[in-house]
Amino acid sequence: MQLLQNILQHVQVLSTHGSLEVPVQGIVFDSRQVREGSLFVAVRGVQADGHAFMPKAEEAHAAAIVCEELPQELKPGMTYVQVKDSAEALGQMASAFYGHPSKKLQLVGVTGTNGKTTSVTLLHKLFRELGYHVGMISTVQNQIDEEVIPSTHTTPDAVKLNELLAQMVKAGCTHAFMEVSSHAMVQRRVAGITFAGGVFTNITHDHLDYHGSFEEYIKAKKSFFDMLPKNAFALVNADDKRGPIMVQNTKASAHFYALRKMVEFKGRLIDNTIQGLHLEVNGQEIWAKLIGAFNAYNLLGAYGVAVLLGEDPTESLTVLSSLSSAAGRFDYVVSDAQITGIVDYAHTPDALENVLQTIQQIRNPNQKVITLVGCGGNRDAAKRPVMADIACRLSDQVILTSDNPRFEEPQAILEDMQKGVKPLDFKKTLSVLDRKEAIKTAVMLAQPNDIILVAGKGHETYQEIKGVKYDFDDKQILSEMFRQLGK
Ligand SMILES: CC(=O)N[C@H]1[C@@H](OP(=O)(O)OP(=O)(O)OC[C@H]2O[C@@H](n3ccc(=O)[nH]c3=O)[C@H](O)[C@@H]2O)O[C@H](CO)[C@@H](O)[C@@H]1O[C@H](C)C(=O)N[C@@H](C)C(=O)N[C@H](CCC(=O)O)C(=O)O
Ligand SMILES: Nc1ncnc2c1ncn2[C@@H]1O[C@H](COP(=O)(O)OP(=O)(O)OP(=O)(O)O)[C@@H](O)[C@H]1O
Ligand SMILES: N[C@H](CCC[C@H](N)C(=O)O)C(=O)O
Ligand SMILES: [Mg+2]
Repeated sequence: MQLLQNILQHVQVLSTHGSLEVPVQGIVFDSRQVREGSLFVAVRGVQADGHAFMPKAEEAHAAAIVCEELPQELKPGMTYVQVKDSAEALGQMASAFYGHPSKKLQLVGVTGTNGKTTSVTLLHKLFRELGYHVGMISTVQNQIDEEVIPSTHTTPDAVKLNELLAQMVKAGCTHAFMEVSSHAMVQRRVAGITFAGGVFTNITHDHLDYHGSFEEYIKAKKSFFDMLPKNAFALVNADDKRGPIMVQNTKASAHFYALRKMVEFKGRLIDNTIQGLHLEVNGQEIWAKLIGAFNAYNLLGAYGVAVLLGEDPTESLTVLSSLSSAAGRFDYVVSDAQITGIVDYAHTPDALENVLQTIQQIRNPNQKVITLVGCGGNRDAAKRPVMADIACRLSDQVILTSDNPRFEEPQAILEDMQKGVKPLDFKKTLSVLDRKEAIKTAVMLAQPNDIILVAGKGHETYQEIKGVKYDFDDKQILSEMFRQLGK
């Protein structure tokens, strides 16, 4: 419990009506969750405008309402606070309500199109090995040391985020590593959060449906570095064309990592095999367990963070070299017939291209590559034909299928993908709408020693169709098909 006036400290308030000394039991931004004593914040969303639900919050006996526009009639006895930006205010108030937990941790945020989950997972494992109590907030799961807290978003909403950070502080964590998505930046989910550092992995095609254009998507990522404080670090992949833009206006100190440029954290890829990566990092050679050239970037970024947080470079590198990746990232099973099945969360053109390039680099010339891929519904439709084309270009056989159709027609998504298949590739491409049938088909087509890539869903254990999440686990189904078909 906190008094309203105490949590308004950093909020840009335009007007107040009623007492600010009301006790607040909790902060909510969904009228359906208002309980007696809740503070209801009216936020404008994509589907709806929270302001329309202020009467519901009044009926449910909210303690007070924070909004950008006051209702026409103010309810007697109720407190209203008019603010400039409700989403920003929500973040500031959530931080104050939970005692500013981000200030009590060394909190590092990772942003970029691909590599966020892998990076925070590596950092969490590294700092655990170095002996700290560590928190993690990621797409796959949130963690406090080894305790797993299920995750619903890549970056949780402001209230959930501060609640999680407060739990970490309470558990004695000194460090926390979190993913910062572009949606979170636009929706101000991290407003009021104090970061010790920020990392930029890369930016390529994704989420154009939400941001409208690539320029707007870049701006959303850059806004994270614009909000970092002066004493924080901004660690940027200098090989990405947009790396320098990210730190153009930051107050934080800029640092760079790269494989192709001479920078502070400099890596060199010596070899890339199914056993892992042979790398040189700032003059030291390591054999890392992670597979795929793109993981050289994730390792370098994690190394840079460790050094910038004051850890010993050699010890950090040694630990990093022993770490495995996050669930569903180049996760592979080898069947009895020596067919290699790879499950990977590649759901963007760049990720798919990188994973397939890696497979091309590590395979023997006699191993055929069969790629199974689908695209999510109610997400960027422009990437669909591009991903189908990449799959065809880098595979011997392609099976186009469904991912999470959400509220779209699976057949329509498939047809968007088919538009990317060039006439010369028609004969190597099959379309099997049912994802389980598609996996079965891939296994039936595979000969001993072949490679099957099942892309797009990685760690996900469900398939989301019309608002219902049905059990679905690519890796489990793949193993089941190997057994069922005697492969
Ligand atoms: C597009 C998007 O990001 N939507 C997020 C957004 O919902 P919204 O803007 O649609 O909300 P809305 O339905 O318009 O409602 C507006 C306001 O009215 C309120 N409301 C609504 C109904 C009601 O009866 N009463 C009420 O008070 C809502 O609580 C909300 O505050 O705010 C919600 C609360 O924080 C999020 O749960 C929701 O995430 C949806 C479920 C989602 O799928 N988001 C994805 C795209 C996302 O955020 N992904 C990124 C990762 C991307 C990546 O890394 O590749 C992530 O960080 O997870
Ligand atoms: N540094 C990287 N550069 C390019 N591709 C990568 C990189 N790291 C991972 N990938 C590819 O992208 C996929 C997603 O990786 P990861 O889950 O780490 O990214 P993410 O940024 O967390 O994604 P999301 O935005 O969906 O949460 C991986 O399965 C792999 O195919
Ligand atoms: N964080 C990503 C996940 C995409 C995963 C893919 N399986 C899909 O459903 O499109 C998003 O929300 O766009
Ligand atoms: Mg992620």
